[in-house]
Amino acid sequence: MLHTESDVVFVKGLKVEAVIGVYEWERAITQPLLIDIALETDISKAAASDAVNDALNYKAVCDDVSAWCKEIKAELLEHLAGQIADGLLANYACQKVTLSVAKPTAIQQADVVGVQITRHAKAAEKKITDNEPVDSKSTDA
Ligand SMILES: Nc1nc2c(c(=O)[nH]1)N=C([C@H](O)[C@@H](O)CO)CN2
Repeated sequence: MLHTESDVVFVKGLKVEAVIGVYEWERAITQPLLIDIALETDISKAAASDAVNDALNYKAVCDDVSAWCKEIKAELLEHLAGQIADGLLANYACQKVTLSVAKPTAIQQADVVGVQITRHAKAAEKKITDNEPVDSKSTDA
């Protein structure tokens, strides 16, 4: 079957306790992080087979992302989000990752603060480029 739609495997509200923050006092404690992840991937093989081995396994994603947050001990949410996106694109069969990393206890007057980023797999970018003429002048000849 021709796959033209974009499928998504997602995780919402993943809770991780990790060292995060720019201030000295923040380096000595852990704080809660709330993470949402959307992985654009083709789910048609898993949909047909009903086998978890054919699926982008969201349990593995949660385990990896939790471990990376604890290891990285980032100062900025921006750095942590970038590292998580790179790790997901390198380790999972997905074309695009959108994720948000939030600190629900950082600002007393706010419910939650954080960052959201979208990153594309290099191979997907290359494929798009490959379909374009390398030099528009040479195609006219
Ligand atoms: N854009 C950002 N601003 C701030 C961050 C951050 O990670 N990204 N971090 C802090 C402090 O660590 C803050 O959470 C302490 O309350 C401040 N601003």
